[in-house]
Amino acid sequence: MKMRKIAFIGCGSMAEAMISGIIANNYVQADQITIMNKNNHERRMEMVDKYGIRATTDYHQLLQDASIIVLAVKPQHIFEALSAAKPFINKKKLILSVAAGITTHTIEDIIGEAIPIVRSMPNTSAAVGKSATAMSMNSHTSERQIKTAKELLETFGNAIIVEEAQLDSVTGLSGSGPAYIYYLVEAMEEAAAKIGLDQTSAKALIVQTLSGAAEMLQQSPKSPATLRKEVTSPGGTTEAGLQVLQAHKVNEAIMDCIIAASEKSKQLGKKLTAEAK
Ligand SMILES: NC(=O)c1ccc[n+]([C@@H]2O[C@H](COP(=O)([O-])OP(=O)(O)OC[C@H]3O[C@@H](n4cnc5c(N)ncnc54)[C@H](OP(=O)(O)O)[C@@H]3O)[C@@H](O)[C@H]2O)c1
Ligand code: PRO
Repeated sequence: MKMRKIAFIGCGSMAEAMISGIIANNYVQADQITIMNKNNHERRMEMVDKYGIRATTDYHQLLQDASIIVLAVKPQHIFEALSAAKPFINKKKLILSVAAGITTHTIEDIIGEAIPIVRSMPNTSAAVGKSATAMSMNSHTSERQIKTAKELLETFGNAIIVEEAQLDSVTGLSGSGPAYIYYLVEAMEEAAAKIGLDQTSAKALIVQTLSGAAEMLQQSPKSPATLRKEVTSPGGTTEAGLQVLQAHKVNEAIMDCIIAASEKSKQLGKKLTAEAK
């Protein structure tokens, strides 16, 4: 177990997913984590009760002993939060941002100092230790700090290192990715009800189908297209279903969806860069 202290600026859904993974893996003791948010006292208390972590509303108290500062506020609140935190940030502390679209350069500009920053994009499956996370870092981050950040991110899933320029694409693909899957499941559940399956049976069948397909994709050397063809008997049921997906151009819709999300990530970054100037 590490002795370092971790401060969370922002304690919403992404922070909670990360904290639950960090604690479940004994990366640090719960009382080595301190959270802060803006207004929501009840939320802070809920997190303290649930995880045994600490909470504060005071930046000095939050940051004085922290060696890792996790930035987990929405992109539009980054400027406000960092401006308030700035007097307590120095180059010995590692900033680990999860904010969509916000570049390490923008964070450095707001702080006004050359400080180590890791920018990452996890997803909410961190809550069950299954986040698909990508990370990159600025040039002030040491090898030891990169290792620390990767270790921390790996307490709640997989973490890979990418070029920072790729992080907007990662955001559109895997950061937002769980939502696309849940959207699909919502539609599958609605369809199941329409064709006469009860909710409990339908949910069990859908979840196992998803988890089995994910396992096949992981374990089998075959491509997704080959695996799809193996399910699709000529003239059979799958073919009938897939024809409808093709007629609705679902493939194009999914591609457009991921491109739109990654473009939005770029725009969020540009908007804040303009505001920070
Ligand atoms: N959710 C995801 O799937 C996901 C995945 C990857 C990355 N992210 C990134 O994670 C970040 C947080 O997203 P989220 O979904 O966790 O948002 P969220 O649930 O809305 O949480 C945001 C948190 O930030 C706090 N906050 C707002 N302004 C603040 C300030 N000035 N100082 C301190 N705390 C402040 C809020 O506190 P109050 O409630 O008191 O206002 C709240 O605790 C975003 O940048 C997002 O891009 C999210
Ligand atoms: N959730 C955040 C958003 O929707 C970032 C990736 C997933 O902006």
